[in-house]
Amino acid sequence: MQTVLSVRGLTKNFGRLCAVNQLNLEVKAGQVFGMLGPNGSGKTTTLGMLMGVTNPSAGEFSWFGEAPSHTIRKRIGAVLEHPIFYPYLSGQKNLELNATIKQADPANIAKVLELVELTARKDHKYRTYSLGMKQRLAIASALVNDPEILILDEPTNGLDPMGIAEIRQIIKRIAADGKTIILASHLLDEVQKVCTHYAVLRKGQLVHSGPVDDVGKGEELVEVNAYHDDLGLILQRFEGAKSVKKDGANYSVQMNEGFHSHDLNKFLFSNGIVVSYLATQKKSLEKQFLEILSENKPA
Ligand SMILES: Nc1ncnc2c1ncn2[C@@H]1O[C@H](COP(=O)(O)OP(=O)(O)OP(=O)(O)O)[C@@H](O)[C@H]1O
Repeated sequence: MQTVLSVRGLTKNFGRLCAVNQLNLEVKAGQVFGMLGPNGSGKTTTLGMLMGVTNPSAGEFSWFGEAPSHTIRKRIGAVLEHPIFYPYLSGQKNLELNATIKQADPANIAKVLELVELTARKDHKYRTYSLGMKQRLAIASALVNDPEILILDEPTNGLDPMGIAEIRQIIKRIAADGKTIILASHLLDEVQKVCTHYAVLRKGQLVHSGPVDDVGKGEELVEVNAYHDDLGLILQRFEGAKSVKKDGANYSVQMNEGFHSHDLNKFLFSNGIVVSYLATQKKSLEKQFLEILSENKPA
């Protein structure tokens, strides 16, 4: 897969504060790459440098194997902060202005309005739009010149659950269209739902990066219950159990590597127990994220 972004030793100091510290990253074509990190960990500063808005103090990065340039940046659409639209103009007119500035094909306007589900409201004035609609128009504007990459900084900030779900669907649609997406977010559940890869920043340093699919791999937590008084005792004898805990009405079995829920089910059945409940709990990205951050506490 083609590398679209390669970052080497990228650093940004604001006076004595090191906001981004020796960052290395690779993003490949077609990935939806989530940048995670607590407040102030350097996500926005990193995206600002990648878009040429903030000057790096040290390090370098390349887009499509080339040094950043005005021409290369035309292949990247970004929604970094609240974009400026004219409140008294319609969504359509605002996009027409944007398309002219970016020398985009005007035929793209209808397509991007459709993509962000604003076609029905395109002739309404921007100032009448809800926050979710404003954010969707910003995404449409970033896509109007059909860039190969889309960068989004906290795209669901301030939105209600419905607005968040809408943006999630739009991001999935844009990714399905073959674009590479890089997004910074606080919402771990969101990242787990839409991203293929993620990186975790802490105090400007990269502390983890990998595929979202790997989250929770290698260890299974199985919740089980049965109408049997000795279930807890029998579970203790299961060779695949690392630990067994009573968790509310159910038992929580932390499995040894290589053992799965069906092994547990078979074991219980061979001991005359028919389960009434059996569920594998995959570790959430949130849990993984908190573990990564606690493992990387500064000395
Ligand atoms: N222009 C600036 N001048 C001085 N310090 C800055 C500037 N911009 C950012 N910082 C500092 O750099 C650090 C990283 O900030 P940044 O906004 O990149 O983090 P973030 O991960 O995007 O945070 P959030 O999740 O809160 O948006 C913070 O300590 C911030 O206060």
